Amino acid sequence: MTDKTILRALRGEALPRPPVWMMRQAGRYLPEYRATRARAGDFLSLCYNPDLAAEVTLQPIHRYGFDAAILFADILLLPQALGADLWFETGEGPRLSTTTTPAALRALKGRDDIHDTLAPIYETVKILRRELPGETTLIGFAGAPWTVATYMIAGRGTPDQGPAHALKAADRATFAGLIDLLTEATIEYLSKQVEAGAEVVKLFDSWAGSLKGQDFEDFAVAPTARIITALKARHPGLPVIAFPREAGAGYIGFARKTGADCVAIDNSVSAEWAATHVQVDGCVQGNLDPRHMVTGGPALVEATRAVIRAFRGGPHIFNLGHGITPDADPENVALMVETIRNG
Ligand SMILES: Cc1c2[nH]c(c1CCC(=O)O)Cc1[nH]c(c(CCC(=O)O)c1C)Cc1[nH]c(c(CCC(=O)O)c1C)Cc1[nH]c(c(C)c1CCC(=O)O)C2
Repeated sequence: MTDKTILRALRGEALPRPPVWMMRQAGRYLPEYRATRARAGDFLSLCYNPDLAAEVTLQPIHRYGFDAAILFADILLLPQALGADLWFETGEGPRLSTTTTPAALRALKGRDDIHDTLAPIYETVKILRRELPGETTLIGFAGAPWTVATYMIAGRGTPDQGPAHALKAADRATFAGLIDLLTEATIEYLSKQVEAGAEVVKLFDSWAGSLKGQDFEDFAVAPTARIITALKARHPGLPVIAFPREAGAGYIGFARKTGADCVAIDNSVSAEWAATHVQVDGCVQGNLDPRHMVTGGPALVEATRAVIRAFRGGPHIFNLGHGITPDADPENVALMVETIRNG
């Protein structure tokens, strides 16, 4: 049995103080990240450069001593490995070639043909397992099929995932075929990350909240359950964190329905509500409002303590409700960590 605090929480232990890491902890709010990214040239070159990707993954660990490191990569590398074009428009976000027709779906590669493109990511994982402090847990990740599909269908981020909902209504077979391919490719991708040394994997379903009713069951719950079942069959005991962001009432029972060991909670629901309705089934992760990393002060300390208090009765990994933003102040992160560790 291992003593790493994150793994203990994932096994269902309530710890005297919660272990902590942050979504997007390696990112633009850190001057050392901006310097390494400039050396790499651009964001995608950084993702595909194992030495530099490992370097930025380690930066927040060295600065704050977080209990977990998350592999530095992106959820949109998988569509790229499947053959979609991917680029980032400065100041705007990702752009992809679109997959909205049966012909475009057929033109994508198969689930087993992704590893040439993704080999540098597995190399980053290997370097990290060598270089991380012994007490730090390494988290691998992928996007959940629905969220990745929303970008592949629209060719970019969208406020309401309109193009993906439209394809789901207009051409169910193509839509479902894309979800299936992504489900199968994600199993292969995460399996390789685990073989390379990832100790936990996390599925980011950032747009799960826009799936309602039966759609939520079919396209958020079912693909997640399929991925988790397949991964645990191949890697017995592998802990999985699921993040169906803004699922609201959909958070209730999500761990039971999918087999996830931990459900990450966004900050649109209160920690008290999540403790009552979600933590009853096991570990939860979250859910401090990321704005506190910008605004700081006594309100940050109070809100941090309130999250800890709400989740104190059960297994909890402290995190933000979503990624830290580029305008955050690194000093506020230090204050949050100190508050968690010293009360
Ligand atoms: C939707 C999504 C993406 N990527 C991701 C999600 C799901 C989580 C979420 O909801 O935020 C997940 C992600 N993206 C990144 C990581 C690395 C690990 C981490 O530190 O959390 C992870 C886990 C690095 C990144 N991914 C991106 C950056 C910023 C790139 C830069 O340095 O310019 C980082 C550090 C770029 C990215 N990547 C994506 C978008 C929409 C953008 C542009 C928006 C932005 O710039 O923040 C797609």
